[in-house]
Amino acid sequence: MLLGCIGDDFTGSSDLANTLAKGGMRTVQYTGVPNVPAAQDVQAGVVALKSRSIDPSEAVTQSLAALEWLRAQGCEQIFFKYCSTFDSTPEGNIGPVADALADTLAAHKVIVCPAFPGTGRSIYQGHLFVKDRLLNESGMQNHPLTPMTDSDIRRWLGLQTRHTVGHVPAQAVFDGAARISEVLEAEHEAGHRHIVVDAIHDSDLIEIGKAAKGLPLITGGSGVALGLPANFGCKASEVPWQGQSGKALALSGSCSAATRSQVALHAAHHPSREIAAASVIEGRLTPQEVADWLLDQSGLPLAYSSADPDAVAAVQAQFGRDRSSKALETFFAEVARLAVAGGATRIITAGGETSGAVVEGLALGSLEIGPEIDPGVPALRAGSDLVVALKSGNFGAEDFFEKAGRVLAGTA
Ligand SMILES: Nc1ncnc2c1ncn2[C@@H]1O[C@H](COP(=O)(O)OP(=O)(O)OP(=O)(O)O)[C@@H](O)[C@H]1O
Ligand SMILES: O=C(O)[C@@H](O)C(=O)CO
Repeated sequence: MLLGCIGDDFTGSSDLANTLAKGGMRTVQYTGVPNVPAAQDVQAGVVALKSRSIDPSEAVTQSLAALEWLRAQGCEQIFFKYCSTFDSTPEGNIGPVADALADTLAAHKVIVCPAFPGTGRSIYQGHLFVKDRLLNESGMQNHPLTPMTDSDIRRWLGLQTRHTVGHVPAQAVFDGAARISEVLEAEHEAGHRHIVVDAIHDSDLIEIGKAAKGLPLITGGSGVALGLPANFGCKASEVPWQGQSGKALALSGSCSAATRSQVALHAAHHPSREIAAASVIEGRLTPQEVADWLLDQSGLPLAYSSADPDAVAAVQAQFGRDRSSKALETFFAEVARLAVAGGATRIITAGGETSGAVVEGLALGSLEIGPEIDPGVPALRAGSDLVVALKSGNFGAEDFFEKAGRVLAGTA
């Protein structure tokens, strides 16, 4: 293995794996830290953790375990993947995990670059934008778990790390890899360990990638991985994919605006069933009932609990946030398990936490990376007759579900 990656959630890990596979690296995503060695031909391994919103010390422990396994596979460079909207609180988890990885790897000049221009995330003057809005005015300031109330990534990371945070400004990035390396070195000499690097275009990320050659640790969104495959002699290529026939279904527990419009469009043309959160939490609806319904439908049926912010707030006020989230995640995981046991072969999930629960519920060990469905979302092969797509809440075009069904089937 050449490049070892640690992702702080499951959909984000598949986003990174997608970028590396498109760049020509033979890439595998692992669910948690494997207890067996990787296959010899894997060039990039992504260990997917569910560590974004857990206790920081537990996130550090899990990330160090992933690091140990990746180093045992011979990795030459480590990539720590977090969200392109830098989802974290002032207490962590990005800073504590980056500190621990940097210490273990004796890494300095640690690049911090959440930019992902393909989905509208850019960094300018150290500030993160989502399309034309500063991060803290983009809606992310209201995120239920990690409200992002400051778009200055230097300042936000500064609250989380033991080290000072440097900066490579856009002007240096526009001048190319040699200049980026010079500024990284100058920031290192000035005593900064983590260094936020501006990036607006994919071409900036390619130059940052070149400047990252040989650095032990890189951190960021999937965008900054665009330039890495070339450092290992890999060339962009079509990702091989054997489509999967058979029963397809979609499950959505994501309540993001993007997912809600995808759900609305899909529901207008396909069998769709809304799952009322209260009936799940109070045990009035069973996973078996929903799995049976999904298996009985033709085409690409969808079961969703996706609801608007007011409805979610009302459920959380009545039952508590953790209880409602946990109940719905467990429910979707069990629906997926029963549906696969009943013959489903193509599963599409929406929402990071929801997808993580489903992947764990299905006990999927390693996932082979297939072609991209929409930016940041690849098709994944989970077994000889099971393929999945895990969509981050904010990702995907309006017709995502239909498109995912086609790509998974190999008929796109
Ligand atoms: N109707 C609902 N009422 C209350 N909570 C809900 C409802 N539907 C889903 N949830 C919970 O909201 C959370 C949604 O998080 P999830 O990570 O799955 O989606 P997301 O936040 O849109 O995606 P991402 O993390 O990729 O941005 C889950 O814990 C889910 O169980
Ligand atoms: O970087 C992103 O935005 C995604 O890969 C992700 O991590 C969303 O949860």
